[in-house]
Amino acid sequence: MVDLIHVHGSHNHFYILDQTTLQTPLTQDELVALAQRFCQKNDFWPGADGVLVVDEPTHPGPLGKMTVINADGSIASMCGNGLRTVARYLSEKMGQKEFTVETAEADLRVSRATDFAEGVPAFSVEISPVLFNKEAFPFDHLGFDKIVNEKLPVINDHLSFTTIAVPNPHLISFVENDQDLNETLGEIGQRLNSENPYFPDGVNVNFAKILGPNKLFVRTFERGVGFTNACGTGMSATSFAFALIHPEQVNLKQPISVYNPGGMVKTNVHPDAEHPWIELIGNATFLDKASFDESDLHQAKLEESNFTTTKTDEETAYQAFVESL
Ligand SMILES: N[C@@H](CCC[C@H](N)C(=O)O)C(=O)O
Repeated sequence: MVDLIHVHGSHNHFYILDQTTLQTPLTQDELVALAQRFCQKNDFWPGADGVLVVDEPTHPGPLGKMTVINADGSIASMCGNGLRTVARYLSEKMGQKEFTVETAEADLRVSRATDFAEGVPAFSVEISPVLFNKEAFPFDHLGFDKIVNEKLPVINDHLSFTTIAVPNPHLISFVENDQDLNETLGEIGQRLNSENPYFPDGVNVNFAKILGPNKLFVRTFERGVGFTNACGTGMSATSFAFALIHPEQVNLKQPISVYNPGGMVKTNVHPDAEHPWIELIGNATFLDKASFDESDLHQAKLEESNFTTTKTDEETAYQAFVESL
C-alpha cells in the first residue's frame, strides 16, 4: 500500500506523494492525471489545491526533491506553504531538523521552527530567488523592464501593481477596500488565468490590505487553482513588495505577520543581501493519510472503496490557533 498524506499550510491543502516508497515511480503524465483527479473534491474525498511529489534529489546535498503540481495539472516552480509540509515530512522521515530541499530552480534551506501554538508544528523555509527582471516572467512585461507599483490600465483602471517571481510569478496590488480584495481580485485572477494577451502562462494574483506596521492581510487567486485560502510564495512576494513600496511601515528587524483566509504566517524580508530572499514561517499540519494500492495511483483511480484513511487530531489544535488570532 502507498500513502497519500493530506496536509495543509494555512489551509492551502495538498497531497504529498513520496515516490521513493513506490515500486515504480509515476510517469509525468500519470502524476498530472493524479493531480487533476485527486485535487477535485467530492462527497467522499476532500480534494486539495495541489500535489507535492517527493523524489530522491538529483545531486548531493538536499534530503529530497519537491515537485509541485497544481490542481489543474500544471507544474509550478515553487510552493511556499507546500515546502513547509514537505520539510516536515522529510524531517520526520530522516530525523533531521535543518537541511535543504531541491526544488525546480534552487536548493532551499528549511528548518523546524518553534511551534505556532500547542499542537501546531511550524517550519521555516527559504523563498528565493527573488526576481524582478522581465526575463523571469512568462510575459513581455507590458513594455516595462520591471513593474514596481505601476498603474497598468490594461489590467485595471485604479490599482497599482508589482510583479515579483520567487521564482513562480506573482502580480501584487495593495488595496484599500473589500470590493477590490474580493470581486476585483476574482475578476482579474480569472481574466489573467484564462486566454489573455498579457500573461499567456497565467499568474498568481495577490491583493493585500495593510493592517498596520509589519502587518498584512493577503488574499490570492492562484494560477492553476483559483482562490486558495493562502499562498506561501504569494505572501512572501507580497511581504517583499510591502518593504519596497511602504518602507515606512516595515521594520526589517521584526517579522511581518501575514494574515490570510486560512490563518497566519510570519515572513522575514532580506532585501539588501546580494541574493535577496524571504524567510516564510508557518504551520505544517498533517490531517490524514489515505492508503492506496500502487496500481490505483498509476491509473489515478479514486473510488469510495479503494482506499483506507487514518486521521490525525492536528486540525483541532490548528483551529484553536486560528481562533486565538
Ligand atoms: N500555493 C503555493 C503556490 C503553488 C503554485 C502556484 N499556483 C503557481 O502556479 O505558481 C504556495 O504556497 O506558494
